[in-house]
Amino acid sequence: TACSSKYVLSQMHPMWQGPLVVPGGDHQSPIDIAVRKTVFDSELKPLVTSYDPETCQQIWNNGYSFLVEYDDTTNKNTLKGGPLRDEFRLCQFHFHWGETNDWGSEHTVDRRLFPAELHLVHWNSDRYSLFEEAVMEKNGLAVIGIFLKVGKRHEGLQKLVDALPSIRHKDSVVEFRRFDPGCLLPSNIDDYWTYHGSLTTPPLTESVTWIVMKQHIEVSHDQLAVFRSLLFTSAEEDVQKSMVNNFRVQQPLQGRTVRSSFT
Ligand SMILES: NS(=O)(=O)c1c(F)c(F)c(S(=O)(=O)CCO)c(N[C@H]2CCc3ccccc32)c1F
Ligand SMILES: [Zn+2]
Repeated sequence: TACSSKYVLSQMHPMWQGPLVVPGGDHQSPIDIAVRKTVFDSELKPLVTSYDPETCQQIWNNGYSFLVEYDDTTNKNTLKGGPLRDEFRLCQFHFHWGETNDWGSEHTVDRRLFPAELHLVHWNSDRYSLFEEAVMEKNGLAVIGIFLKVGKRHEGLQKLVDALPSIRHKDSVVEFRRFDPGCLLPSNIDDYWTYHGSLTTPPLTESVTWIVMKQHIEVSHDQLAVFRSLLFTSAEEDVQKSMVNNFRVQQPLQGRTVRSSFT
């Protein structure tokens, strides 16, 4: 699919903290969301998502995270509304997590870390014809961020957790069908924070409208433990490294304002 990011992976840093500050980049992600400094914007509309499970294609370990990729050659998985003027198309979703439940998210809320964070990556299909084009443009991407907390088992996530042992090593891919990403959204998607920032992995381009949900989703301790059974390394490498702590450190806000859709 257009959004399979093989070519991008070659730029990936094994340690993944990536460059701390991108040359000329002062609107980087992730950030800490200081709730008291957010500004309520009554113009922000509710988010409108429409996802088609039939367009789910594969799940793979790209040596940084595991991602579920969707066919984004047609307008079947759309995101609009919220802070967005255009219609965006889902290309993939992936997660970030820690080695323990004490940390793992990329964004923080009043410096509070969550054990993991889900990102649904969309590109502006009104203005561009390929993900690769949109990645380089200021209004090219929209990523929904959802915090994960450890609690009750997430029934919808289990189908994905059951597929992880088959992609333990870097560059392993398996077919993954009929997964509805909508089942991973929290019940309330009207309350969110939004700001302009960047990808948190190479190419770190400042092309992302971030939409971070206020409401988290819950997954069980055992489900999250399976994430940690993945490996950064490929089957051929003699030293296997657990895929954990695959998050970027918070970046300076640099005068940006984080808007909230709720008071
Ligand atoms: N936190 S994040 O939302 O910024 C983010 C990631 F954290 C992440 F890991 C990936 S990736 O595809 O697994 C690795 C590519 O760099 C992407 N993938 C994007 C970035 C570049 C690219 C190119 C083609 C398809 C998808 C992506 C990503 F947008
Ligand atoms: Zn991410």
